[in-house]
Amino acid sequence: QSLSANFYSSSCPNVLSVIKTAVDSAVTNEARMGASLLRLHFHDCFVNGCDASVLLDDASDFTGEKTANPNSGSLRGFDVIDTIKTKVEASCAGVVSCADILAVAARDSVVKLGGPTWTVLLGRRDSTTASLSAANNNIPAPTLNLSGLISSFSNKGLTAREMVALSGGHTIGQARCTTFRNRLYNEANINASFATSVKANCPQSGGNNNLSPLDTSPTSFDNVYFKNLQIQKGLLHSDQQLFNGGSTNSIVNTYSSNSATFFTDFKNAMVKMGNLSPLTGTSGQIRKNCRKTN
Ligand code: HEM
Repeated sequence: QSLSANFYSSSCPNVLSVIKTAVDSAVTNEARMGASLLRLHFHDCFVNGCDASVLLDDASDFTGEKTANPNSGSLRGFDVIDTIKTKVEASCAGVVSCADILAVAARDSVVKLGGPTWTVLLGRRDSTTASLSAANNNIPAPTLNLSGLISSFSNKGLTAREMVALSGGHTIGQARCTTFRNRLYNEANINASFATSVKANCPQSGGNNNLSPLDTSPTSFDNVYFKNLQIQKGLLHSDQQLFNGGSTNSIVNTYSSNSATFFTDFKNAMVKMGNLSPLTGTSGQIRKNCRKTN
């Protein structure tokens, strides 16, 4: 089966408004939560498809993905998803998957922070397992060079242009010092005054969890991320790789000068990412609690 926009229109007609109300409230309370929810959906979809595997705690028969290198001490928003799931179960018990809740929450987060909207296709079901090793192997690391970033996304059927558009997700949110320290102290393709100011909160030793914004407007979903790349103000090594004289420079230039093109490409790529290997029909299950299998 394939996903469809109206999947819950008779079984849970209010699900979209329940999710939107909860996301709006969480993001109003803390803007960064919108970024965290978007990232959760990405880290779900890149690991054996969009099946809510990222939400599972460790269980007796598997180790969950929350302790994988890209996720540990880093992923946030699980409590917001729990709150939404509880509300959805109250009106439509056993109907709406955690994977669909994540996909809708990611879209609503982007909209709340000023980004584009799109129709989320629905009907994903939830996995009965998770894979720590797949999380470690499939989620791209910030140490990757451009060729590694392109391969990581092409392994998921996504083009280089879609990789650049989706990297525009870094127009919102924060990163920890440990993920960009090497760039600050050892790379040459970084704006000098930017490096100096970020170093103040990311010393050569210590401060691993100190945060810096991924672009200069981290609570607005806009194209400033790409403008920052053009002046060597990418925070992560992987960010600056997109504008370092290689094949994707022209795409960064396009998104920097035309935010409508970025928004269109971003939403189309989000739909495509959201279609990665969903469980449908009678595969998987509808979890009652997103943290554990039924
Ligand atoms: C292109 C390859 C990517 C790499 C190497 C990468 C890497 C990272 C890293 C290292 C962080 C900081 C994590 C931390 O310090 O705890 C981060 C944060 C983030 N990433 Fe990515 N990412 C990539 C693609 C994406 C995509 C495709 C999206 C969504 C469409 C995304 C959305 C985010 C968001 C929103 C944050 C901030 C989260 C928050 O503030 O809680 N990233 N990413």
